Amino acid sequence: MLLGVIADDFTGASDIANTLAKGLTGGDGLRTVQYLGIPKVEADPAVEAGVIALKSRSIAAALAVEQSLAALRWLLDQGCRQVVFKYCSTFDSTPAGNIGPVAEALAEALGVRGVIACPAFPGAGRTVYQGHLFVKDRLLDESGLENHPLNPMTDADIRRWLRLQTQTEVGHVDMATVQRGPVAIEAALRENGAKGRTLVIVDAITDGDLTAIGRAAAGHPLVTGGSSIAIGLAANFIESGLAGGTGANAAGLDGPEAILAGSCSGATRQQVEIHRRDHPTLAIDVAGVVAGTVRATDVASFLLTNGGRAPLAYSSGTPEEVEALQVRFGRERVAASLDALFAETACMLVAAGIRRLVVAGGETSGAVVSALDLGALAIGAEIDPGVPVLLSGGERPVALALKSGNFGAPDFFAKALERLAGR
Ligand SMILES: Nc1ncnc2c1ncn2[C@@H]1O[C@H](COP(=O)(O)OP(=O)(O)OP(=O)(O)O)[C@@H](O)[C@H]1O
Ligand SMILES: O=C(O)[C@@H](O)C(=O)CO
Repeated sequence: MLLGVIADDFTGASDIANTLAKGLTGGDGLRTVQYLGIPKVEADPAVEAGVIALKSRSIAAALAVEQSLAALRWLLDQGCRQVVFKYCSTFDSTPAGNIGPVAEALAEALGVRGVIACPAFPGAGRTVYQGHLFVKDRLLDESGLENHPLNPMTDADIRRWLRLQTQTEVGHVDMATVQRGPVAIEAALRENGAKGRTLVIVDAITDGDLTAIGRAAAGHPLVTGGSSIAIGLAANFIESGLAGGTGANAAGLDGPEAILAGSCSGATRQQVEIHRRDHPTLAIDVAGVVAGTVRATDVASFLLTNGGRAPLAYSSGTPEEVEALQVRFGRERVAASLDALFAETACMLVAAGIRRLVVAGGETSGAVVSALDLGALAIGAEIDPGVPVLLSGGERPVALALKSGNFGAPDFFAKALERLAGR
């Protein structure tokens, strides 16, 4: 294994696995596998890039650090020369963590400073300019992300936001420097490192900027960012002759299907609305879930009864609905109840023969996929930017799409089921 990724959630992991498998042109990436948690065994020697999906975005910072360092040790044991810490392209975190503490701990373990921190993902409309993060034409804190149920993002100046989480000062490489190319970027990173700054926010607006940043990162043991920070990394290994460049190769899989949505993002709510028009849908009564009157069997039986018609069960609510439930029951309790419900439902579905499963939301996907215990996932075709087809191994393989909350076109759910079937 040449390149290892530590991703702080499951959808984010498949997002960057997709980037690494695609490479620069779509068909010249690394042979990539996504692991659900830290594997207990050694990697298949044919794997060039291994992506470890943790569920560490919204847990206590100390625990996120511990898990990330354990993931780092496993990746280094597999021979990785470069490690990427993947976090959300909307920099999802609270002032109490976890991006800063995890990135600083990884940097210390690898003995590096002046480490790239760049969440930009231009393909999904996330860009960084003058240290500020934009979602399409809005600053982060006016983009809807200020209402996120777990990580409300209330400051678009990610240098300032990150500094709340770090021990050392946060540096910045501005757009003018990025546009001068890899040599200038690398020099600016070194200068920041020499000043004692562990993490350096790097501006990026286009895939071209990210390719240049990726070139500058060749030889850096640690890189941090959103999935697009990996755009140029596969090419570095392929051009140096270390990697073969085989790219995404998992085929689709037909069979019974279901869709689960726990994300409350604007994009997911729109996708739910579109799907509701001509497919069977179940709006999960979240208060009932917390109170224990709505159970996984109710959700699973709805989905199984409606098999063959792309059925969807969702908890997705408006910011007002989310807030009301959180005030009534407490944020953690709502999240834990829903995680448990989705996890149990997914296990029932797969046991009953579901072979194509679409899940919306990072936390929700983490809960589902951890419960399913699927082992390593191969990477297939891209459904929409940042969301590939994933295929588990074993005797009864499952094809999955794990959609980050804000990703995907309005017709994502129906399209994803088609792509999972290889159509
Ligand atoms: N109706 C609801 N009311 C309150 N909380 C909810 C409701 N539905 C879902 N949630 C909670 O909202 C959170 C959604 O997080 P999740 O990561 O799944 O989606 P997301 O944040 O949109 O996706 P991503 O992390 O990929 O951007 C979960 O913790 C879930 O339990
Ligand atoms: O970077 C993103 O936006 C996604 O991969 C993600 O991490 C959302 O959970």
